[in-house]
Amino acid sequence: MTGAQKSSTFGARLDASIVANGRLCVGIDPHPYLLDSWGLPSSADGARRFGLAVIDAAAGRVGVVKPQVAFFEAYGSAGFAALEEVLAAARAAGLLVIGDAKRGDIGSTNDGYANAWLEPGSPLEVDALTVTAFTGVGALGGLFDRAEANGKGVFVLSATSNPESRVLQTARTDAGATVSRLVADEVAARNTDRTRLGDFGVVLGATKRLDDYGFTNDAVRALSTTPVLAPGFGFQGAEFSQLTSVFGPLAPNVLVAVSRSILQHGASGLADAIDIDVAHLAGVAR
Ligand SMILES: O=C(O)c1cc(=O)[nH]c(=O)n1[C@@H]1O[C@H](COP(=O)(O)O)[C@@H](O)[C@H]1O
Repeated sequence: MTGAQKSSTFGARLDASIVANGRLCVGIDPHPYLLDSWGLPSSADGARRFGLAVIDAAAGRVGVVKPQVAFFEAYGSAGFAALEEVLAAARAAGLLVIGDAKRGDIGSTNDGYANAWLEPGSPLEVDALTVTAFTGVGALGGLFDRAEANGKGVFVLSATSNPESRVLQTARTDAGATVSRLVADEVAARNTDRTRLGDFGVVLGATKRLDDYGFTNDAVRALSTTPVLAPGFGFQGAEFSQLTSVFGPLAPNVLVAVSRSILQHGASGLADAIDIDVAHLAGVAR
């Protein structure tokens, strides 16, 4: 790969964004109760107006937004049309967009998801997509290849923030690794040609202790060039001050995903809420 190609990779763009704008990723999660408290209708148009307002506030304050697809999908085709508009506005504002769609299937079907989300010019084009690896990380190979070819990224769920994740994700393979670690190791193997962030990330919930999910020191070291998407702050209980204690040497790779605790401030309070979180995070993660 040439230097010019490398600078257009998702990992390089994410790295540059964290340096320039910090590590806060603002979620675009138009929960019906939030639409109501914002004075917006529970409809595709409400979700569209909500998404555009978040982008307005986020642009120039953070580098990354993460629309949660489920809250648009709820309104059917009109919801997808609203999402398309929100994605286009985010791109136009120069924001990196992580499509939080949690896709993932057998390989041939993953090709369809790659066409939808990771293909330049697609109406749902994003910079990176969240996926699950329940079908096996190998089944994501074609999607990874397509992401790489198009300068896109993928975040694979590894140790999720929800309380129910533990029993499944800490189950151990014959070789003794937890499922969380197995996923993370296989994802990290795609990033070993980088000196800074690669294109393939893992989702590690900030509400979890990495060692509880089987991440030994070696496992953490293996993630040195792997981006980490970390939800779980705010509403789910984790605090920014815990960033370094939870993620240790991985903290520089962490993108902090926050949705409700920012969005609850309403359209008029959004910009201030984002500024406060950006400043707080800059203080805890130098
Ligand atoms: O992939 C995600 O973004 C994700 C993974 C995970 O383990 N936990 C998790 O909460 N999320 C998402 O992160 C966001 C968290 O929202 P808040 O709890 O409101 O900040 C939601 O959009 C979730 O779908």
